[in-house]
Amino acid sequence: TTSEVTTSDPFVLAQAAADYIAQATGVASHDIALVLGSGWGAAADLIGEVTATLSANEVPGFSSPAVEGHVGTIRSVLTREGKRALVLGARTHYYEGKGVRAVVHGVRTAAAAGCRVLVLTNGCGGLNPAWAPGTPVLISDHINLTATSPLEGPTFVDLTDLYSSRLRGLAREVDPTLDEGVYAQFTGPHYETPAEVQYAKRIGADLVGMSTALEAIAARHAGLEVFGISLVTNLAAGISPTPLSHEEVIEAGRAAGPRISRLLADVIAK
Ligand SMILES: Nc1nc2[nH]c(I)nc2c(=O)[nH]1
Repeated sequence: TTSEVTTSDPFVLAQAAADYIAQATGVASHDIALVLGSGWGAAADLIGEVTATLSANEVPGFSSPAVEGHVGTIRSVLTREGKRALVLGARTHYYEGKGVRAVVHGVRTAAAAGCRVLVLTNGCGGLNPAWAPGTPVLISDHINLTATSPLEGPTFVDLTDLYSSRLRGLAREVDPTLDEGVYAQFTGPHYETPAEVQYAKRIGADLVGMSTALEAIAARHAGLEVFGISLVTNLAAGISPTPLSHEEVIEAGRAAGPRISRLLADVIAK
């Protein structure tokens, strides 16, 4: 069944989505939400038992992108420790032109569904040549280069420690070799020019991508504790002499899958 909800209030729409998810999954309240970016798709099966799979387009406010695989689904997972995880495999990117409310609808839905923690993952470009494709990097902070915000009106939200140092500490207990970096969100969908990558480097970025920052801002506003982790799938433009190849990006993500999904499962088990 699809459930049509017409409202102009994004929080009313998020509550409608959360109510639908509770009813459709039989799970009244979830504890932790995960947004799985490119390369992270296998994580859901490693963090526990998938007890329900919904098609995103049956849930109010979600649209299922045209990409194959688990993208376009919303899954409820019972973790090894009995936690209820909500796996949002239906990320909307800002470059899709559906507006910033659509980009953060999943985050607001997760909060309305009872979650207290949000795990944001992504695939991105790396500015540090030591991070070969397939390297996971903890996000310590972000630089929002989208020139927009998911918040509207006089919602002056503090973003200090937005990427929880507590959760980063837990991740480093799991894997002490994990590096961390500052993530810059560009609008995309084009990749950066070499000059833009050098600009990002100069202003303090270590990672460049097209997601995450806007979702994290909405998550803080919704009272969620945020854990962000990137998978470096390519060296950002100009960092290495050879140009970007989409095949390289896809292959690096696929190859790193098992290791990073295990890492995520172990962090969540903490
Ligand atoms: N902006 C930006 N986004 C990305 N996503 C992936 I995967 N690689 C990149 C990249 O090099 N730049």
